[in-house]
Amino acid sequence: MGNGLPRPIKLGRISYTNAWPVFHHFDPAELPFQTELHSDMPATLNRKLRAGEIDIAAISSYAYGISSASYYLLPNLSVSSFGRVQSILLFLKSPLEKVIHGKIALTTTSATSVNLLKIIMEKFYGGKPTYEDAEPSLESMLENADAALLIGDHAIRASWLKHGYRVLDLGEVWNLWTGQWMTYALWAVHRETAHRYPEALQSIYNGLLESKRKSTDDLEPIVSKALHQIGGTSPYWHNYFQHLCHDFGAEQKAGLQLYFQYARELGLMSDEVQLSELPSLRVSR
Ligand SMILES: C=C(O[C@@H]1C=C(C(=O)O)C=C[C@H]1O)C(=O)O
Repeated sequence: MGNGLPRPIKLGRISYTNAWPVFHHFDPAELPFQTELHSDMPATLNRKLRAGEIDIAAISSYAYGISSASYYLLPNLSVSSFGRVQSILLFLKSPLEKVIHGKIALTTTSATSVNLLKIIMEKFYGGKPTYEDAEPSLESMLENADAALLIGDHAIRASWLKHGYRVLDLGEVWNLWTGQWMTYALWAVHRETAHRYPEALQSIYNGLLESKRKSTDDLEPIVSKALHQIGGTSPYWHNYFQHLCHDFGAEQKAGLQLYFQYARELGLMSDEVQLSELPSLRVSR
């Protein structure tokens, strides 16, 4: 095995475009330690990290929050927005007044956004809808629900359809009600892996930060990949990536702690969350 590791480090990559800036220029083959990439939807990565099937991953910030004692965060990495995010969307078939007491279909790919939606519906709008998990397909979700929540590229593709539904952007609603940032995803590593393989983690971390830096300096490579793989227009993707933030500083942490507080108040999670960053890491930004 490469450079003395008894086994490869397994790294989970969110397959949605929102995480591309941190992964696009990251090539495991260039690392001195053997690293396997596992691409999946956020909810699957949440489960695999929880089960120890992978060591480190970009996961839903909600999934981090309910298991934070087992994980460390990789500093200054997240998927966040201040206001509109454009890929966490509630499509309304019925008027909002009916939706807040009606039935909402929830994509099975998410954890942060389904709980963000509950905060918005129950805490901000004073509603009490029922929720039903569903595969992420707009038309089938709306066959027997008043509204449908989609995230990531499923939401982006659906937003391009001539569907005629009113659409709420949950990043925008959160920001209007709280004035805060919202953080949807974080990079987490099992504490045990971090203690056992510090050098390997340092090199993975450096690679992820380097990818983020390259993407921030020049959006063109990820914009043209998105055009090829998903469609849309170059201005659309420039605008999309420019509105996402992949840092995790004091402002993003404050927004996320407020989200965790509201989630606790609604009984969606039980414990306070310590945002514990990997202690041994040398952070070069
Ligand atoms: C911005 C997004 O952030 C995401 C939302 C997640 C969630 O709701 O659990 C998890 C990871 C991110 O992919 C998005 O999906 O559009």
